[in-house]
Amino acid sequence: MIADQHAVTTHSSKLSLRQMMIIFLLAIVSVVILINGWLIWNSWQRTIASAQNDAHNLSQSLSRQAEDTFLQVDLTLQDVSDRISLIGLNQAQHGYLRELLSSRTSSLPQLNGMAIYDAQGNWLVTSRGNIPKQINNSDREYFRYHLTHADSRVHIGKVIRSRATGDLVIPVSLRLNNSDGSFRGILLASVNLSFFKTVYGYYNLGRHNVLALMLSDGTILYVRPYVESAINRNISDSPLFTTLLKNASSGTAVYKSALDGKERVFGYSALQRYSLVTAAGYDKGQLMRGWFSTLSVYIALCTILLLVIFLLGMLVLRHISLNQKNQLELTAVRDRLTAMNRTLQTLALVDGLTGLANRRQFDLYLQHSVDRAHKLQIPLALLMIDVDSFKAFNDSYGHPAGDDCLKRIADALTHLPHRPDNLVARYGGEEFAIILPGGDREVASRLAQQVVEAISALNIPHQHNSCGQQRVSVSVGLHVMTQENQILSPQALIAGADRALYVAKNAGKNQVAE
Ligand SMILES: Nc1nc2c(ncn2[C@@H]2O[C@H](COP(=O)(O)OP(=O)(O)OP(=O)(O)O)[C@@H](O)[C@H]2O)c(=O)[nH]1
Repeated sequence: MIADQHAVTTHSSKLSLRQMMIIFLLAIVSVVILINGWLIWNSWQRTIASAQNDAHNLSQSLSRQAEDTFLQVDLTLQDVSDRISLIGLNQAQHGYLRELLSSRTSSLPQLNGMAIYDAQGNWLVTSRGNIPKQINNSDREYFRYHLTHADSRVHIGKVIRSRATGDLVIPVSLRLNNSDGSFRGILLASVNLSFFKTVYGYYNLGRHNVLALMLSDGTILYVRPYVESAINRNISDSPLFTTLLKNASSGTAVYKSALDGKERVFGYSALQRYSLVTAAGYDKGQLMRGWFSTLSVYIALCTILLLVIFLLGMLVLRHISLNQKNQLELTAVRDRLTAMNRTLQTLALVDGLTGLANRRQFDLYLQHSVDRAHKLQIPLALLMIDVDSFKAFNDSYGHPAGDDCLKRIADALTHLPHRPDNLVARYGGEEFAIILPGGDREVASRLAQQVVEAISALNIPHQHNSCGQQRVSVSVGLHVMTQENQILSPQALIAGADRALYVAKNAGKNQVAE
């Protein structure tokens, strides 16, 4: 029972060790995943932040470049306008003005050409000299603008196709006034779109990244990569115009591009002098691919680390399981050995046929009882009991019947009214003995008599019993060790009882003798 409890306790404590190991493993794996997840997430945030910074710088660089480009054109237009104010627009001045426009056009690489139109939109002078007949520009957006706006600032319009050269150009125009302030006409400088193509081409950009120059109303003037259908497209519904520019003239943000729906990291910047906006956008997908390719070795190493931890954990768990199994087997073996040992001890002290104490136990107990009787100065009695004519019983009824008879006699002896410390033993063969510690003559005689009567009362038929009755009987030899007749050894006590038994046999059996 105690061994079982021990086994259960050992088993449960091993189970908890296994559970602890699993929890420890899970904790390590979780911590590794969390730390690396955080590092990876952090690295991605830094990639985005760096892209935002780059995009912002790029948009500001584009903004400065655009500002320089249009400022040069602006100053040129202002200069020519001042001269026109001085010399007028008479036919006589056309030659001079043509030369002037021509020289200014050739000194600015961004210019496609310059032209002066009268108040009806008719061409007066162009930098190219020859004026195509019956061409009128009053239908142009910039013409209508200046007609209705009296301010003297340059106006940058949407991209148009030049009627003189057929090129795509950005019109930069200035209103010319008469001395009374009324509308006199327009001075126009057309900026080549191809100029921006060249300048924006200098930047080293990935395939899906964009650069754009736009009017502040959301009209695209130029975009890289160049797509003709995107020119003059209005993207005022993009977050850039609906929110961002309303809050700050420059900055960064991540949003879906209005052009192709791709999510990009944008930097944007509004020009200070002109109603223009520049933007640079890095494709988020491309950024992620680049980021991931630099991180893939790290991720692979982390995965290997996790696998190693997992495998080591499995190995330790297996080891623990094996240990548990071995421990349980050892406990089971120990329990079996303990049980076997107990059986062996029992077998060594108990008679196999009758279940009574055997000769070995009889000897040990007799020695112990003799010692105790000496020590406590108490009497000790011994009964030697022998079945009468048992050879004849075996011969008549067979050996198995003899065994059965011995068992019944043993049972009857056990069930006599004994003191608790009496010992009934099978002394050998058909001979039994009863040790009575503290038993005096009177007690021993009474028990001996009860033995004879009890066996007789079993009424086991025995036709050839030489005692005269035809049932099984026993003879009893009794010897008592008292204060008066000190017997010094177990052997002496046995010899005394044996002698008495001999007397009982000789006196006709089925009786008690002392
Ligand atoms: N069936 C059986 N017989 C046993 C056992 N042990 C001893 N015997 C027999 O007991 C008999 C004892 O015979 P004897 O010693 O000649 O004595 P007895 O025939 O009883 O004669 P008395 O003792 O003079 O009455 C022998 O035949 C033994 O074989 C046993 O365990 N079983």
